[in-house]
Amino acid sequence: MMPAAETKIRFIDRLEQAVRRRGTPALVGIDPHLDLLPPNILPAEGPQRRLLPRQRLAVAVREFCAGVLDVIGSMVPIVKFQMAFFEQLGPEGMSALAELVGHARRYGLLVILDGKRGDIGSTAVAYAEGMLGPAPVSSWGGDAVTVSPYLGEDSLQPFIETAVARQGGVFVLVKTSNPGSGLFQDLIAEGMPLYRHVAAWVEQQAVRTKGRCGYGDVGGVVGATFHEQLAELRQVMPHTWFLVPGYGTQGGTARDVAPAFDPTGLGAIVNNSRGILFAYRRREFERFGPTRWQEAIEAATREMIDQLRTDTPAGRLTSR
Ligand SMILES: O=c1ccn([C@@H]2O[C@H](COP(=O)(O)O)[C@@H](O)[C@H]2O)c(=O)[nH]1
Repeated sequence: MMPAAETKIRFIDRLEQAVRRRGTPALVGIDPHLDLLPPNILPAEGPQRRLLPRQRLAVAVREFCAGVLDVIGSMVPIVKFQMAFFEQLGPEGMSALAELVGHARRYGLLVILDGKRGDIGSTAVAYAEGMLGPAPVSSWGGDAVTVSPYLGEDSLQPFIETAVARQGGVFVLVKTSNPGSGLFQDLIAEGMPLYRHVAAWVEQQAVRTKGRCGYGDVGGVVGATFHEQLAELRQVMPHTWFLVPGYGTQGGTARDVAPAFDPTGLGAIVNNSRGILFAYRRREFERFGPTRWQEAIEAATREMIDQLRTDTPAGRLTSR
């Protein structure tokens, strides 16, 4: 008997469906800052924590992140693991990351691996193999990755080819949220800021990898902290889904990110890492105290979902 044909749904269509299903574009960033972990997860204080054995730190990170996923697993469509926080813990950290990706999947969450890779093409192939889905070598099994465009087209194509072949996605840095992003990204070349050149290339790739929802598997990272550029880029990148970091701790608000969406409320996912994971440290949620950090996470996630619903076109996702 012939095996049943496997249904392959592109990353971007899976993302669009997940956002609709959960009714929100909120994305929780899994950034386990050692210094900010609650005291019942890691008792030592401040810099002393870094003197603890790596194994102990990795156990704490794993326990904390699993606890985060248990709270937000059914509230949002997607999470983003910041790989740096796991890589800093060496092999123990990487093994925690692998387990946590599996944990996220059990909640039906899509997973972005935020590693901001960028290297010559032959090395990019190895990065892409490792980060995106099943491979003959060890694989992290992410649904999408972040990449830097600085090395040019041949450094990006391996990610795009691997992603498309494996129903994955690629988010290219276009205009980043950090205060210093203008130093290179805003430089004028041929009459246009550099980020607009990157935007034009990313939009072409989005068109080339377009799914049924009208957006492409190739997306762009655009910071919430530069809302004028966000609005400008939405206009010139109509097929590009945006990953928008900089919400919350970096100062971006729901009003700032509103221009990232199309009129139906699609086209962007908005990341919040510290503002959610360490909500127990925020004045608004101090009533929970350090031990009830999971309740603080739930309240902060609910707050973000509500703010996006009220102040952005994402409110239309639930009124269908
Ligand atoms: O332009 C960029 C690109 C990536 N990031 C990443 O997003 C999170 C933001 O964390 P917060 O705690 O919500 O500030 C973090 O992983 C960054 O590496 C970004 O901030 N800006």
